[in-house]
Amino acid sequence: MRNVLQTWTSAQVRAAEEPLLAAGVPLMGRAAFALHVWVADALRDRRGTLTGARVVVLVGPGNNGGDALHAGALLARRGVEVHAVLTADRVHQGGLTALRAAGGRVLRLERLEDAAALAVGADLVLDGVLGIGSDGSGLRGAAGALVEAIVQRGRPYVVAVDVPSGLGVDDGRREGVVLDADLTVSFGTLKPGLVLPPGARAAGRVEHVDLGLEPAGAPAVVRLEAADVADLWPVPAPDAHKYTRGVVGVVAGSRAYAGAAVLTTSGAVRAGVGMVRYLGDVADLVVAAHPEVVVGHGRVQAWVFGPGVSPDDAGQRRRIEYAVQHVRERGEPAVVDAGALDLLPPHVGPHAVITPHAGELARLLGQRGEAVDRADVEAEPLRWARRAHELTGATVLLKGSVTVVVGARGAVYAQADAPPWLATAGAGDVLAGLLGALLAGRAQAVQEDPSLAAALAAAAALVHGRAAHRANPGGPVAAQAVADALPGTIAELLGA
Ligand SMILES: NC(=O)C1=CN([C@@H]2O[C@H](COP(=O)(O)OP(=O)(O)OC[C@H]3O[C@@H](n4cnc5c(N)ncnc54)[C@H](O)[C@@H]3O)[C@@H](O)[C@H]2O)[C@@H](O)CC1
Ligand SMILES: [K+]
Repeated sequence: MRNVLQTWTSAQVRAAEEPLLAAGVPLMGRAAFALHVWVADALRDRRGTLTGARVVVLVGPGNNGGDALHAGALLARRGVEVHAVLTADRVHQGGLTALRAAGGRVLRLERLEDAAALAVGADLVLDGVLGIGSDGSGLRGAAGALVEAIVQRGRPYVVAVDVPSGLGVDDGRREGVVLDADLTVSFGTLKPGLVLPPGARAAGRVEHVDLGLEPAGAPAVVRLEAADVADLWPVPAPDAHKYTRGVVGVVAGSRAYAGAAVLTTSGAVRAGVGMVRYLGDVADLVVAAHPEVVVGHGRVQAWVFGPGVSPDDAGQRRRIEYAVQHVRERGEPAVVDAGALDLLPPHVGPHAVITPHAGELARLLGQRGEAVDRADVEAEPLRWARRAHELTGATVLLKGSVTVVVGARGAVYAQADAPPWLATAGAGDVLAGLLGALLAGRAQAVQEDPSLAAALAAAAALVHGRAAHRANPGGPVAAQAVADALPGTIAELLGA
Protein backbone atom coordinates (compact mmCIF):
# COMPACT_ATOMS: atom_id res chain seq x y z
CA MET A 1 0.00 0.00 0.00
CA ARG A 2 1.24 3.39 -0.91
CA ASN A 3 0.07 6.15 1.35
CA VAL A 4 -0.79 4.34 4.54
CA LEU A 5 -0.17 6.51 7.56
CA GLN A 6 1.91 4.66 10.13
CA THR A 7 2.37 5.22 13.84
CA TRP A 8 4.91 3.79 16.28
CA THR A 9 4.91 3.42 20.05
CA SER A 10 7.05 5.43 22.46
CA ALA A 11 9.25 2.38 23.00
CA GLN A 12 9.78 1.93 19.28
CA VAL A 13 10.61 5.62 18.89
CA ARG A 14 13.09 5.55 21.74
CA ALA A 15 14.79 2.46 20.34
CA ALA A 16 15.04 4.10 16.93
CA GLU A 17 16.49 7.29 18.42
CA GLU A 18 19.22 5.49 20.32
CA PRO A 19 21.68 4.77 17.49
CA LEU A 20 21.26 8.28 16.10
CA LEU A 21 21.88 9.89 19.48
CA ALA A 22 24.89 7.65 20.00
CA ALA A 23 26.23 8.84 16.66
CA GLY A 24 25.81 12.43 17.80
CA VAL A 25 22.92 13.33 15.50
CA PRO A 26 21.36 16.52 16.94
CA LEU A 27 17.79 15.25 17.09
CA MET A 28 16.54 17.89 19.49
CA GLY A 29 18.05 20.64 17.37
CA ARG A 30 16.31 19.32 14.29
CA ALA A 31 13.03 18.85 16.12
CA ALA A 32 13.12 22.34 17.62
CA PHE A 33 14.03 23.97 14.32
CA ALA A 34 11.14 22.30 12.48
CA LEU A 35 8.80 23.14 15.36
CA HIS A 36 9.71 26.81 15.28
CA VAL A 37 9.00 26.89 11.53
CA TRP A 38 5.50 25.46 12.07
CA VAL A 39 4.85 27.90 14.90
CA ALA A 40 6.08 30.84 12.80
CA ASP A 41 3.72 29.76 9.99
CA ALA A 42 0.81 29.55 12.41
CA LEU A 43 1.59 33.00 13.82
CA ARG A 44 1.85 34.53 10.35
CA ASP A 45 -1.47 32.94 9.38
CA ARG A 46 -3.13 34.29 12.49
CA ARG A 47 -1.70 37.80 12.70
CA GLY A 48 0.23 38.52 9.55
CA THR A 49 3.64 39.09 11.11
CA LEU A 50 5.96 37.52 13.66
CA THR A 51 7.24 40.73 15.15
CA GLY A 52 5.52 41.46 18.41
CA ALA A 53 3.63 38.18 18.48
CA ARG A 54 3.29 36.76 21.98
CA VAL A 55 4.00 33.09 22.62
CA VAL A 56 3.74 31.35 25.97
CA VAL A 57 5.72 28.13 26.27
CA LEU A 58 4.51 25.62 28.87
CA VAL A 59 7.58 23.69 29.93
CA GLY A 60 7.63 20.28 31.60
CA PRO A 61 10.53 18.40 33.19
CA GLY A 62 11.95 16.51 30.23
CA ASN A 63 13.12 16.68 26.66
CA ASN A 64 9.65 17.64 25.47
CA GLY A 65 10.17 20.85 27.43
CA GLY A 66 13.67 21.04 25.90
CA ASP A 67 12.23 20.98 22.39
CA ALA A 68 9.77 23.71 23.32
CA LEU A 69 12.43 25.93 24.93
CA HIS A 70 14.77 25.62 21.94
CA ALA A 71 11.93 26.43 19.55
CA GLY A 72 11.04 29.36 21.81
CA ALA A 73 14.64 30.62 21.55
CA LEU A 74 14.53 30.50 17.74
CA LEU A 75 11.23 32.39 17.76
CA ALA A 76 12.58 35.01 20.18
CA ARG A 77 15.46 35.64 17.78
CA ARG A 78 12.89 36.39 15.09
CA GLY A 79 11.15 39.07 17.07
CA VAL A 80 8.56 37.05 18.94
CA GLU A 81 7.92 37.91 22.58
CA VAL A 82 8.39 34.57 24.33
CA HIS A 83 7.48 33.73 27.93
CA ALA A 84 8.31 30.29 29.27
CA VAL A 85 6.34 28.97 32.25
CA LEU A 86 8.20 26.22 34.09
CA THR A 87 5.66 23.72 35.40
CA ALA A 88 8.07 21.35 37.16
CA ASP A 89 11.12 21.60 39.38
CA ARG A 90 13.22 19.88 36.74
CA VAL A 91 13.86 21.64 33.43
CA HIS A 92 16.01 21.04 30.35
CA GLN A 93 19.02 23.22 31.09
CA GLY A 94 20.28 23.58 27.51
CA GLY A 95 16.88 24.78 26.37
CA LEU A 96 16.57 27.19 29.29
CA THR A 97 19.97 28.72 28.60
CA ALA A 98 19.17 29.08 24.89
CA LEU A 99 15.86 30.81 25.58
CA ARG A 100 17.39 33.23 28.07
CA ALA A 101 20.25 34.02 25.69
CA ALA A 102 17.73 34.80 22.93
CA GLY A 103 15.91 37.30 25.15
CA GLY A 104 13.00 35.06 26.21
CA ARG A 105 11.55 35.50 29.68
CA VAL A 106 11.24 32.67 32.17
CA LEU A 107 8.70 32.36 34.98
CA ARG A 108 8.45 29.77 37.69
CA LEU A 109 4.87 28.66 38.15
CA GLU A 110 4.09 30.46 41.40
CA ARG A 111 0.82 32.32 40.88
CA LEU A 112 -1.44 30.08 38.87
CA GLU A 113 -3.90 32.82 37.94
CA ASP A 114 -1.17 35.09 36.57
CA ALA A 115 0.31 32.31 34.47
CA ALA A 116 -3.11 31.29 33.17
CA ALA A 117 -3.94 34.89 32.24
CA LEU A 118 -0.63 35.20 30.43
CA ALA A 119 -1.32 32.03 28.42
CA VAL A 120 -4.89 32.98 27.52
CA GLY A 121 -3.73 36.41 26.41
CA ALA A 122 -1.00 35.00 24.14
CA ASP A 123 -1.28 34.63 20.38
CA LEU A 124 -0.15 31.04 20.72
CA VAL A 125 0.63 28.56 23.49
CA LEU A 126 3.35 26.02 22.87
CA ASP A 127 2.67 22.88 24.89
CA GLY A 128 5.95 21.27 25.92
CA VAL A 129 4.80 19.78 29.21
CA LEU A 130 4.94 16.06 28.36
CA GLY A 131 5.91 14.03 25.31
CA ILE A 132 6.63 10.36 24.89
CA GLY A 133 7.79 10.23 28.53
CA SER A 134 4.18 10.66 29.64
CA ASP A 135 2.59 7.79 31.53
CA GLY A 136 -0.74 8.66 29.89
CA SER A 137 -2.59 9.35 33.10
CA GLY A 138 -3.26 13.00 32.30
CA LEU A 139 -1.49 16.07 33.60
CA ARG A 140 -0.86 16.02 37.32
CA GLY A 141 0.21 18.53 39.91
CA ALA A 142 1.01 22.11 39.01
CA ALA A 143 0.89 21.49 35.25
CA GLY A 144 -2.57 19.95 35.53
CA ALA A 145 -3.85 22.83 37.66
CA LEU A 146 -2.40 25.36 35.22
CA VAL A 147 -4.03 23.73 32.20
CA GLU A 148 -7.36 23.59 34.02
CA ALA A 149 -7.06 27.28 34.89
CA ILE A 150 -6.21 28.12 31.27
CA VAL A 151 -9.12 26.13 29.84
CA GLN A 152 -11.54 27.73 32.31
CA ARG A 153 -10.59 31.15 31.05
CA GLY A 154 -11.02 30.22 27.38
CA ARG A 155 -8.68 28.06 25.42
CA PRO A 156 -5.95 29.87 23.45
CA TYR A 157 -4.53 28.60 20.12
CA VAL A 158 -2.35 25.65 21.16
CA VAL A 159 0.50 23.94 19.33
CA ALA A 160 1.39 20.60 20.93
CA VAL A 161 5.04 19.61 20.94
CA ASP A 162 5.22 15.98 19.73
CA VAL A 163 1.89 15.01 21.38
CA PRO A 164 -0.81 16.85 23.36
CA SER A 165 0.40 16.70 26.96
CA GLY A 166 -1.41 14.19 29.12
CA LEU A 167 -2.72 12.10 26.22
CA GLY A 168 -2.08 8.35 26.23
CA VAL A 169 0.73 8.39 23.65
CA ASP A 170 0.47 4.70 22.78
CA ASP A 171 -3.24 4.08 23.24
CA GLY A 172 -5.12 7.36 22.82
CA ARG A 173 -6.44 7.21 26.38
CA ARG A 174 -7.75 10.48 27.73
CA GLU A 175 -7.65 10.31 31.49
CA GLY A 176 -7.46 13.34 33.70
CA VAL A 177 -6.36 16.68 32.30
CA VAL A 178 -5.22 16.88 28.67
CA LEU A 179 -4.36 20.10 26.83
CA ASP A 180 -6.19 19.91 23.50
CA ALA A 181 -4.22 21.28 20.59
CA ASP A 182 -5.10 23.03 17.35
CA LEU A 183 -1.91 21.74 15.76
CA THR A 184 0.41 18.92 16.82
CA VAL A 185 3.96 18.80 15.46
CA SER A 186 5.14 15.23 15.95
CA PHE A 187 8.79 14.22 15.73
CA GLY A 188 10.43 11.17 14.20
CA THR A 189 7.25 9.19 13.68
CA LEU A 190 3.57 9.70 14.36
CA LYS A 191 2.36 8.13 17.61
CA PRO A 192 -0.67 5.83 18.02
CA GLY A 193 -2.44 8.26 20.37
CA LEU A 194 -2.63 10.78 17.54
CA VAL A 195 -4.92 8.52 15.51
CA LEU A 196 -6.70 6.37 18.12
CA PRO A 197 -9.96 7.23 19.84
CA PRO A 198 -10.89 8.76 22.16
CA GLY A 199 -7.80 11.00 22.31
CA ALA A 200 -7.08 11.54 18.64
CA ARG A 201 -9.24 14.64 18.46
CA ALA A 202 -7.03 16.30 21.09
CA ALA A 203 -4.26 16.54 18.51
CA GLY A 204 -6.05 18.83 16.05
CA ARG A 205 -4.18 19.01 12.74
CA VAL A 206 -1.11 16.76 12.83
CA GLU A 207 2.20 17.52 11.11
CA HIS A 208 5.10 15.10 11.02
CA VAL A 209 8.77 16.08 11.21
CA ASP A 210 11.09 13.50 9.70
CA LEU A 211 14.17 13.03 11.89
CA GLY A 212 15.57 10.12 9.87
CA LEU A 213 14.43 7.47 12.39
CA GLU A 214 14.08 3.91 11.20
CA PRO A 215 11.82 2.21 13.72
CA ALA A 216 12.03 -1.57 13.94
CA GLY A 217 9.12 -3.99 13.77
CA ALA A 218 5.67 -3.41 12.40
CA PRO A 219 3.93 -0.08 12.94
CA ALA A 220 1.66 -0.12 15.99
CA VAL A 221 -1.42 1.41 14.38
CA VAL A 222 -1.96 2.43 10.78
CA ARG A 223 -4.54 4.49 8.97
CA LEU A 224 -5.40 3.81 5.35
CA GLU A 225 -5.49 6.79 3.03
CA ALA A 226 -7.57 7.24 -0.11
CA ALA A 227 -4.77 6.06 -2.39
CA ASP A 228 -4.52 2.72 -0.54
CA VAL A 229 -7.99 1.61 -1.52
CA ALA A 230 -7.08 0.72 -5.11
CA ASP A 231 -4.49 -1.81 -3.92
CA LEU A 232 -7.08 -3.59 -1.79
CA TRP A 233 -10.15 -3.41 -3.99
CA PRO A 234 -11.26 -6.48 -5.99
CA VAL A 235 -11.18 -4.78 -9.37
CA PRO A 236 -12.52 -7.28 -11.93
CA ALA A 237 -10.07 -8.72 -14.45
CA PRO A 238 -10.99 -8.24 -18.14
CA ASP A 239 -12.21 -11.84 -18.40
CA ALA A 240 -14.11 -11.83 -15.08
CA HIS A 241 -17.59 -13.28 -14.74
CA LYS A 242 -19.99 -13.08 -11.86
CA TYR A 243 -18.77 -16.20 -10.08
CA THR A 244 -15.08 -15.32 -10.33
CA ARG A 245 -15.92 -11.86 -8.98
CA GLY A 246 -17.50 -13.37 -5.88
CA VAL A 247 -20.92 -14.07 -4.48
CA VAL A 248 -21.95 -12.72 -1.09
CA GLY A 249 -24.70 -14.39 0.93
CA VAL A 250 -26.72 -12.01 3.08
CA VAL A 251 -28.73 -13.22 6.06
CA ALA A 252 -30.32 -10.02 7.31
CA GLY A 253 -33.64 -8.41 8.12
CA SER A 254 -36.92 -9.74 9.35
CA ARG A 255 -40.56 -8.72 9.15
CA ALA A 256 -39.91 -6.43 12.15
CA TYR A 257 -36.74 -4.92 10.64
CA ALA A 258 -37.27 -5.26 6.91
CA GLY A 259 -35.24 -2.15 6.08
CA ALA A 260 -32.04 -3.76 7.35
CA ALA A 261 -32.30 -6.41 4.63
CA VAL A 262 -32.73 -3.76 1.95
CA LEU A 263 -29.86 -1.59 3.24
CA THR A 264 -27.44 -4.50 3.70
CA THR A 265 -28.08 -5.79 0.19
CA SER A 266 -27.82 -2.19 -1.08
CA GLY A 267 -24.36 -1.94 0.43
CA ALA A 268 -23.29 -5.18 -1.21
CA VAL A 269 -24.87 -4.48 -4.62
CA ARG A 270 -23.56 -0.92 -4.82
CA ALA A 271 -20.05 -1.90 -3.71
CA GLY A 272 -19.79 -4.11 -6.76
CA VAL A 273 -19.80 -7.88 -6.37
CA GLY A 274 -20.51 -10.73 -8.77
CA MET A 275 -23.80 -11.60 -7.13
CA VAL A 276 -25.76 -11.05 -3.93
CA ARG A 277 -27.79 -13.94 -2.54
CA TYR A 278 -30.43 -13.16 0.03
CA LEU A 279 -31.73 -15.48 2.73
CA GLY A 280 -34.58 -14.30 4.92
CA ASP A 281 -38.24 -13.50 5.28
CA VAL A 282 -38.40 -10.24 3.34
CA ALA A 283 -37.08 -11.36 -0.02
CA ASP A 284 -40.01 -9.63 -1.74
CA LEU A 285 -38.89 -6.23 -0.45
CA VAL A 286 -35.25 -6.89 -1.19
CA VAL A 287 -35.93 -7.88 -4.78
CA ALA A 288 -38.30 -4.95 -5.26
CA ALA A 289 -35.46 -2.62 -4.22
CA HIS A 290 -32.71 -4.59 -6.00
CA PRO A 291 -33.82 -6.83 -8.86
CA GLU A 292 -30.18 -7.97 -9.14
CA VAL A 293 -30.43 -9.94 -5.89
CA VAL A 294 -30.93 -13.71 -6.13
CA VAL A 295 -33.02 -15.32 -3.41
CA GLY A 296 -32.21 -18.65 -1.80
CA HIS A 297 -29.31 -20.96 -1.05
CA GLY A 298 -26.37 -21.54 -3.36
CA ARG A 299 -22.60 -21.30 -3.39
CA VAL A 300 -21.17 -18.12 -1.89
CA GLN A 301 -17.63 -16.89 -1.26
CA ALA A 302 -18.46 -14.74 1.79
CA TRP A 303 -21.34 -13.97 4.14
CA VAL A 304 -23.01 -11.13 5.93
CA PHE A 305 -24.99 -12.09 9.03
CA GLY A 306 -27.07 -10.17 11.44
CA PRO A 307 -28.40 -6.72 10.51
CA GLY A 308 -32.05 -6.55 11.55
CA VAL A 309 -32.07 -10.06 13.00
CA SER A 310 -33.71 -10.09 16.43
CA PRO A 311 -32.95 -12.73 19.07
CA ASP A 312 -36.45 -14.23 18.84
CA ASP A 313 -36.27 -14.69 15.06
CA ALA A 314 -35.98 -18.49 14.94
CA GLY A 315 -35.82 -18.73 11.14
CA GLN A 316 -32.95 -16.28 10.70
CA ARG A 317 -31.08 -17.73 13.68
CA ARG A 318 -31.28 -21.17 12.12
CA ARG A 319 -29.96 -19.87 8.80
CA ILE A 320 -27.10 -18.06 10.50
CA GLU A 321 -26.14 -21.04 12.66
CA TYR A 322 -26.11 -23.23 9.57
CA ALA A 323 -23.99 -20.78 7.58
CA VAL A 324 -21.61 -20.18 10.49
CA GLN A 325 -20.70 -23.86 10.17
CA HIS A 326 -19.46 -23.07 6.65
CA VAL A 327 -17.47 -20.19 7.98
CA ARG A 328 -15.79 -22.46 10.52
CA GLU A 329 -15.33 -25.52 8.39
CA ARG A 330 -14.63 -24.10 4.95
CA GLY A 331 -13.00 -20.85 5.95
CA GLU A 332 -15.52 -18.72 4.10
CA PRO A 333 -15.06 -15.11 5.22
CA ALA A 334 -17.98 -13.45 6.97
CA VAL A 335 -19.21 -10.21 8.45
CA VAL A 336 -20.92 -10.87 11.77
CA ASP A 337 -23.01 -7.86 12.74
CA ALA A 338 -25.77 -6.81 15.15
CA GLY A 339 -28.14 -9.70 15.97
CA ALA A 340 -25.62 -12.32 14.82
CA LEU A 341 -23.02 -11.27 17.39
CA ASP A 342 -24.88 -13.35 19.97
CA LEU A 343 -24.54 -16.37 17.67
CA LEU A 344 -20.78 -16.10 17.31
CA PRO A 345 -19.22 -19.45 18.26
CA PRO A 346 -16.66 -19.41 21.10
CA HIS A 347 -13.83 -19.32 18.59
CA VAL A 348 -13.65 -18.41 14.91
CA GLY A 349 -10.78 -17.33 12.71
CA PRO A 350 -9.79 -13.83 11.62
CA HIS A 351 -11.63 -14.40 8.33
CA ALA A 352 -14.77 -13.67 10.36
CA VAL A 353 -15.09 -9.92 10.93
CA ILE A 354 -17.28 -8.81 13.80
CA THR A 355 -18.61 -5.26 13.53
CA PRO A 356 -19.90 -4.15 16.94
CA HIS A 357 -20.33 -0.64 18.29
CA ALA A 358 -19.07 0.01 21.81
CA GLY A 359 -22.22 -1.26 23.56
CA GLU A 360 -22.30 -4.45 21.53
CA LEU A 361 -18.60 -5.07 22.14
CA ALA A 362 -19.08 -4.64 25.89
CA ARG A 363 -21.89 -7.20 25.76
CA LEU A 364 -19.84 -9.66 23.72
CA LEU A 365 -16.94 -9.31 26.16
CA GLY A 366 -19.34 -9.69 29.10
CA GLN A 367 -20.54 -12.99 27.65
CA ARG A 368 -16.90 -14.09 27.70
CA GLY A 369 -16.21 -13.18 31.31
CA GLU A 370 -14.91 -9.60 31.03
CA ALA A 371 -16.63 -7.11 33.34
CA VAL A 372 -16.77 -4.11 31.01
CA ASP A 373 -19.47 -1.67 30.04
CA ARG A 374 -19.94 0.65 27.14
CA ALA A 375 -18.09 3.51 28.85
CA ASP A 376 -15.06 1.26 29.44
CA VAL A 377 -14.95 0.37 25.75
CA GLU A 378 -15.30 4.02 24.75
CA ALA A 379 -12.47 5.01 27.10
CA GLU A 380 -10.08 2.36 25.73
CA PRO A 381 -11.34 1.16 22.36
CA LEU A 382 -8.05 -0.37 21.24
CA ARG A 383 -7.58 -2.33 24.44
CA TRP A 384 -11.04 -3.88 24.29
CA ALA A 385 -11.05 -4.50 20.56
CA ARG A 386 -7.77 -6.33 21.07
CA ARG A 387 -9.23 -8.33 23.91
CA ALA A 388 -12.21 -9.33 21.77
CA HIS A 389 -9.84 -10.45 19.02
CA GLU A 390 -7.87 -12.53 21.52
CA LEU A 391 -10.99 -14.10 22.98
CA THR A 392 -12.85 -14.86 19.74
CA GLY A 393 -10.13 -15.12 17.11
CA ALA A 394 -12.26 -12.88 14.88
CA THR A 395 -11.12 -9.69 13.21
CA VAL A 396 -12.78 -6.89 15.16
CA LEU A 397 -14.12 -3.72 13.55
CA LEU A 398 -15.21 -1.49 16.41
CA LYS A 399 -17.47 1.25 15.07
CA GLY A 400 -17.20 4.81 16.29
CA SER A 401 -16.36 8.29 15.08
CA VAL A 402 -12.90 6.75 14.75
CA THR A 403 -13.30 3.10 13.74
CA VAL A 404 -10.72 0.73 15.21
CA VAL A 405 -9.90 -2.57 13.50
CA VAL A 406 -7.84 -5.32 15.14
CA GLY A 407 -6.94 -8.42 13.15
CA ALA A 408 -4.47 -11.22 12.70
CA ARG A 409 -0.70 -10.78 12.92
CA GLY A 410 -0.95 -7.64 15.01
CA ALA A 411 -2.85 -5.65 12.40
CA VAL A 412 -4.41 -2.51 13.90
CA TYR A 413 -6.13 0.25 11.94
CA ALA A 414 -7.79 3.48 13.05
CA GLN A 415 -10.01 5.13 10.44
CA ALA A 416 -11.53 8.59 10.84
CA ASP A 417 -13.16 9.11 7.47
CA ALA A 418 -16.80 9.68 8.30
CA PRO A 419 -18.72 12.89 9.00
CA PRO A 420 -20.67 12.86 12.28
CA TRP A 421 -23.83 12.83 10.13
CA LEU A 422 -23.10 9.17 9.40
CA ALA A 423 -24.21 8.26 12.93
CA THR A 424 -27.68 7.39 11.67
CA ALA A 425 -29.92 4.33 11.67
CA GLY A 426 -29.09 1.84 8.95
CA ALA A 427 -25.59 3.14 8.22
CA GLY A 428 -24.10 0.04 9.88
CA ASP A 429 -26.19 -2.22 7.65
CA VAL A 430 -24.71 -0.55 4.58
CA LEU A 431 -21.21 -0.99 5.99
CA ALA A 432 -21.85 -4.69 6.63
CA GLY A 433 -23.03 -5.23 3.05
CA LEU A 434 -20.12 -3.25 1.64
CA LEU A 435 -17.58 -5.21 3.67
CA GLY A 436 -19.27 -8.48 2.72
CA ALA A 437 -18.84 -7.58 -0.95
CA LEU A 438 -15.16 -6.85 -0.40
CA LEU A 439 -14.61 -10.14 1.45
CA ALA A 440 -16.40 -12.06 -1.32
CA GLY A 441 -14.27 -10.40 -3.97
CA ARG A 442 -11.04 -11.21 -2.13
CA ALA A 443 -12.08 -14.44 -0.40
CA GLN A 444 -9.18 -16.49 -1.72
CA ALA A 445 -6.63 -13.89 -0.66
CA VAL A 446 -8.21 -13.64 2.81
CA GLN A 447 -7.92 -17.40 3.24
CA GLU A 448 -4.24 -17.21 2.31
CA ASP A 449 -3.50 -14.19 4.54
CA PRO A 450 -6.09 -13.70 7.28
CA SER A 451 -4.59 -10.34 8.25
CA LEU A 452 -6.01 -9.06 4.96
CA ALA A 453 -9.48 -9.18 6.51
CA ALA A 454 -8.42 -6.31 8.78
CA ALA A 455 -7.12 -4.24 5.88
CA LEU A 456 -10.36 -4.83 3.98
CA ALA A 457 -12.40 -3.88 7.04
CA ALA A 458 -10.41 -0.65 7.32
CA ALA A 459 -10.91 -0.01 3.60
CA ALA A 460 -14.65 -0.57 4.00
CA ALA A 461 -14.74 1.97 6.84
CA LEU A 462 -12.86 4.47 4.68
CA VAL A 463 -15.14 4.00 1.66
CA HIS A 464 -18.25 4.14 3.85
CA GLY A 465 -17.14 7.42 5.42
CA ARG A 466 -16.25 8.96 2.09
CA ALA A 467 -19.54 7.87 0.57
CA ALA A 468 -21.31 9.72 3.38
CA HIS A 469 -19.37 12.89 2.55
CA ARG A 470 -20.13 12.45 -1.11
CA ALA A 471 -23.84 11.78 -0.54
CA ASN A 472 -24.35 15.24 0.90
CA PRO A 473 -21.22 17.28 1.62
CA GLY A 474 -21.54 19.02 4.97
CA GLY A 475 -25.09 17.96 5.71
CA PRO A 476 -27.37 15.14 6.82
CA VAL A 477 -27.25 11.76 5.11
CA ALA A 478 -29.64 8.84 5.12
CA ALA A 479 -28.24 5.31 5.05
CA GLN A 480 -29.72 4.57 1.63
CA ALA A 481 -28.08 7.70 0.22
CA VAL A 482 -24.72 6.44 1.52
CA ALA A 483 -25.24 3.14 -0.29
CA ASP A 484 -26.23 5.02 -3.45
CA ALA A 485 -23.04 7.08 -3.25
CA LEU A 486 -20.81 3.99 -3.13
CA PRO A 487 -20.29 3.43 -6.88
CA GLY A 488 -19.14 7.00 -7.48
CA THR A 489 -16.98 7.01 -4.36
CA ILE A 490 -15.29 3.76 -5.37
CA ALA A 491 -14.70 4.94 -8.94
CA GLU A 492 -13.06 8.08 -7.59
CA LEU A 493 -10.87 6.12 -5.16
CA LEU A 494 -9.77 3.65 -7.82
CA GLY A 495 -8.59 6.59 -9.88
CA ALA A 496 -6.82 8.24 -6.92
N1 LIG B 1 14.98 11.24 22.97
C1 LIG B 1 15.36 12.08 21.98
O1 LIG B 1 16.45 12.03 21.50
C2 LIG B 1 14.46 13.08 21.44
C3 LIG B 1 13.37 13.45 22.20
N2 LIG B 1 12.58 14.42 21.78
C4 LIG B 1 11.57 14.98 22.67
O2 LIG B 1 11.66 14.42 23.94
C5 LIG B 1 10.39 13.95 24.35
C6 LIG B 1 10.56 12.85 25.34
O3 LIG B 1 11.31 13.38 26.41
P1 LIG B 1 11.45 12.70 27.84
O4 LIG B 1 11.81 11.29 27.67
O5 LIG B 1 12.35 13.53 28.62
O6 LIG B 1 10.00 12.70 28.44
P2 LIG B 1 8.89 13.83 28.59
O7 LIG B 1 9.46 15.18 28.35
O8 LIG B 1 7.73 13.43 27.79
O9 LIG B 1 8.45 13.61 30.12
C7 LIG B 1 9.32 13.90 31.15
C8 LIG B 1 8.91 13.33 32.50
O10 LIG B 1 7.62 13.69 32.91
C9 LIG B 1 7.21 12.87 33.99
N3 LIG B 1 5.81 12.41 33.81
C10 LIG B 1 5.37 11.31 33.13
N4 LIG B 1 4.03 11.22 33.14
C11 LIG B 1 3.59 12.29 33.85
C12 LIG B 1 2.30 12.76 34.21
N5 LIG B 1 1.19 12.11 33.85
N6 LIG B 1 2.20 13.90 34.91
C13 LIG B 1 3.30 14.58 35.27
N7 LIG B 1 4.56 14.18 34.97
C14 LIG B 1 4.72 13.04 34.27
C15 LIG B 1 8.17 11.73 34.03
O11 LIG B 1 9.04 11.94 35.09
C16 LIG B 1 8.87 11.85 32.67
O12 LIG B 1 10.14 11.31 32.70
C17 LIG B 1 9.70 13.59 23.07
O13 LIG B 1 8.31 13.56 23.21
C18 LIG B 1 10.17 14.70 22.18
O14 LIG B 1 9.40 15.87 22.38
C19 LIG B 1 12.92 15.22 20.60
O15 LIG B 1 13.73 16.25 21.04
C20 LIG B 1 13.63 14.41 19.56
C21 LIG B 1 14.78 13.67 20.13
K1 LIG C 1 3.56 18.05 24.59
